[in-house]
This record gives sequence, structure tokens and C-alpha cells, in this order.
Amino acid sequence: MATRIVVLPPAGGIGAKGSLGRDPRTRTEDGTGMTHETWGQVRGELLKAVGENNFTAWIDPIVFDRLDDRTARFHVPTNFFGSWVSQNFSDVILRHLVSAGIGVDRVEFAVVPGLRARAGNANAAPSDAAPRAEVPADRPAAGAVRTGTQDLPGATLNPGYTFENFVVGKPNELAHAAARRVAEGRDVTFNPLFLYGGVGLGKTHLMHAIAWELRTRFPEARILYLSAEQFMYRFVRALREQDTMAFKQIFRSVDVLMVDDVQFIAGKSSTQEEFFHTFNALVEEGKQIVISGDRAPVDMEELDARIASRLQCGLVVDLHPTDYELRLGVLQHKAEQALARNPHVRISEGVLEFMAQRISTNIRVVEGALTRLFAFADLVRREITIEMVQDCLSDILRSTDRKVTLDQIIKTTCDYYNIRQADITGSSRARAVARPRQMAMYLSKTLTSRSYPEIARKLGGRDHTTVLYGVRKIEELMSVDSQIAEDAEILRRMLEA
Ligand SMILES: Nc1ncnc2c1ncn2[C@@H]1O[C@H](COP(=O)(O)OP(=O)(O)OP(=O)(O)O)[C@@H](O)[C@H]1O
Repeated sequence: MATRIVVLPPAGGIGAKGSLGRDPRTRTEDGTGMTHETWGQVRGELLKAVGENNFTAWIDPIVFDRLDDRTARFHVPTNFFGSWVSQNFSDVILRHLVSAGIGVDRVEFAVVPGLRARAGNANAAPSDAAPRAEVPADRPAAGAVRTGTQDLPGATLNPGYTFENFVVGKPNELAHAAARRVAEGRDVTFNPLFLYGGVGLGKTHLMHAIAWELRTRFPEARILYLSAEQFMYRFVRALREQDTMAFKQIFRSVDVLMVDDVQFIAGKSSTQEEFFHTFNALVEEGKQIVISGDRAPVDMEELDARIASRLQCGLVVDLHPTDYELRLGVLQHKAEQALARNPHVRISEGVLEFMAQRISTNIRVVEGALTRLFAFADLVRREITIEMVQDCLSDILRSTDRKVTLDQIIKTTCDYYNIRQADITGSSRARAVARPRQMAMYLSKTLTSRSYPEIARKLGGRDHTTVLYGVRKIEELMSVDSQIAEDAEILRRMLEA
């Protein structure tokens, strides 16, 4: 039985323009109906409206079935295809049907698997009934940006993540400058631009800022921003629905591809493979790629070496941990915005400086601390003072005070297991030494932001994959061996005390 994907006209869409029912061109179903020939004519108009790429990929494969009950019914080859067309092209199809005088209020897609052959025919021209329209010149030179963003499956952009709201300081000035350059959308000089840094330092903010800026400068550009997780999800879905052609078509037809948190696909072999091919296809066409990750490509242990090396070919810039000036700048900027929203809130002198001094973690935490303070001050109707900060943010201030170093981890672990430090950094594989060493690796990875290679160096210059293995081993053991789980918990408490 065919799956039905019903699409209703959007509120305020076509109705708002011509008020569907009252549009003088809209004849009743009895009056006109719709034939395959009319559909052929509408297809010709759709080709002009959506551009050749979209047309061949999404409109050409759909087959008109019939019109009844003011519903134009089409066949589509797969579920994925149906949802895609319904989400992205139903409005434009409906609009053109109405313009052609068809009495129609909705379009509906039903999956008919046998249609696949047509879907694969990427270069098919519109049917004979539709005079082949001139393809609009929507392809500027490689490197520039081109048509239509609405049909892309990207993530939603945060309206607050703009360049105007991004505070620049020493730790992020290079990343900011590179992002600005890419957002100008001129020559593709840094390809890819790879932004990396620890949590909450502004990678996503900068990615969104680039996308907003490009959208403003080039409204027609096809900019696709999504997380690596979404990329994987879409790829897996396309595999499941045997619709990888459509997937490739989407991802290879963009002008700018932006993938956030690329570390997510490290170790996911088929997704990496697809990502690699997408990446290459776009680079070859001179399309801009922007990627973010939590580490430098070389430090992503499970990232396919070919991808890592590709990523290195562009510009790799990191967002450094914050410094006092940057934190203060962010606090001042965010406080200004918060004061505009809550004009009755007062902040005592020295509060922001105190916070910038004492909260030395990432910007997300700094921002969260300020939000919490404003909410509190608003609630109790008191001025924000340093005492209020100490009271209200005691947990954040405490956790910032606590900084665990690799040296402390090694020392505490050795004391706990009663072994010598030379043993833990040495080469012995005896269980009595190897297990504490793995525990130290695990603690280093979970309590500090050190990378695998850094931990490996500290623990006697071993290979970073040994550390990766050690961390995994302890994680595995913790779920089956309560003694190991207890050891880890006690050590964590000792180190964080
Ligand atoms: N330089 C900055 N100026 C203003 N706000 C910033 C700046 N850097 C980060 N922020 C804010 O800090 C918060 C965290 O930033 P963001 O989500 O971009 O971090 P991230 O590096 O992507 O973190 P994660 O690795 O956890 O995804 C956001 O609300 C962002 O607006």
C-alpha cells in the first residue's frame, strides 16, 4: 500500500496572496480538472522557478497521478523523496498549479517504489508537453554563491549568533578574521576553513555568523549549515531508504557547506566515507567549506586520515581559552543587552570585573552566570553586587577554582594504588601497573581538557592510541566491575576536593 504524504497549503502563503478559493483564475474542479498535459506545462514553469539542478533532482522524477477533491496527487519514488519534496517544493508546485488555473487546494504525494528509474535520470529534460525553458543564469563563477537556500536541509540559525554579537579578543582574533573573510564570499582562499577549540569558546557562534552574513550578502546563495550528527543522520536515512542519489544531489549542489562538530563522525566509517566524497566534490568545484571541531584534525584519533589531511589543506585556526579581557568584553556586551531587556536591574561597580577574574572557564559558563544573576536580581529586586555574585554563583566560582593537572592525577593515582610514579610512566605491562596507568589515562581525559597526544606524552611518551585504548578499557570495566567504578569515583573526588 502506498504511503501518503499529505501537504496542506501553508497559512499566509498562497492564500495570503490570492486567497486560494477566491482567486479569479482558480476554476473549480469540475470546471478544469488537470490533465497530464497541463502538468507538463506547469513543469516548464517550475523549471524556471526552481532552477535546473532542483528541477532534475526533485521535480522531474515526480509523476502526476490525478486531481480529485481539489487535491493534485503525485507519485514519488521513495519516502525520503516524498518528504523532501513535500517540505521544500510543495508551495511552489501548488502556486504554479493555481497560476495555471487549476482548481487545487493541496498536493499529495504517494510513494510508488517502481518510479526509481526516473529518479535516477538526473539529466532528464522536461516532458515534451513542457517547452524546455531557458535555464536562468544562476551560476556565477566558481567560488561565488548562487541560488535558493530554502530547499536545503540545514539546521536553524540562532538569530543572536552574528558578527555584531561576537566579542573579539586576543584568543579569538584570528578565528574571527578568518570567519569574516569567508563571510565576504569573494575568492575561496581558505578551503576548508577549519575552526577548532574547547567547549563554549564560540565555534558555533562564528559558524552561524558566517552563514548570516553570507545570506545577507548573497540572498540567493545555497548555504548549508548543519551539525556532523545531522549529516550522519541524513546519510543513514538515505541509506535505509535506498535514496543515496538524492542525498548526494543535495549535498553536492551547495555553494557553501558548513559542518559543525565534525568530531562526531570520527570513527563512523561509512559516514566518513560519504563525507570525504562530498568534501572532495565540493572542493573540486571551488565551493567553500567551513568545518568546526573540538580538536585539531591531527588530534582526532578516529578521523579518517584522508579527511584529516584534507582538512589540514585549508586554514586551520583555533579559538584559544579565554583571557580576562575577552571575558570582561563578553560580560559587558551581554550585560548591556540584558539591561536593555530589564531596565530596572542595577549592577554595582566592579561586579563584571570580579566575574571576569573569577570565572575563568569558557564563555558559555560566563554567559550562563550572567543570565542567572539577572534572573535572581529581577526576582528579589536587588542590585547585583559582588556579595550577590558570591552567593548566587558559589558553585561556578568553586568549580573554576578547582583545576586538576596531569601531574596531580599521576601523583594521586600512584598514591592510591601504592605504586611509584616511575612505574606508571614506565613500560611495564604487569597488571598491577597497567591498570593504574589506564586509570590515570581515564582521569586525565575526563577531568582535564588535555588531548590524547598530550596525555600520552605525559605518561611516558606512549602512542596516543594507547591512551585511547586505556580510556575505553576503564569505561568498559566500570560498567562490569564495581571495584574499578569505585576506584574511579574515589579518585575523582580526591582530585576535585
Ligand atoms: N566571542 C564571543 N562573543 C560573544 N559571545 C560568545 C563569544 N564566544 C562564545 N560566545 C557565546 O558563548 C556561547 C557558547 O558558544 P558556542 O556555542 O559558539 O561554543 P562552541 O565553541 O561551539 O561550543 P561547543 O564545542 O560546546 O559546541 C554562545 O552563547 C555564544 O554566543
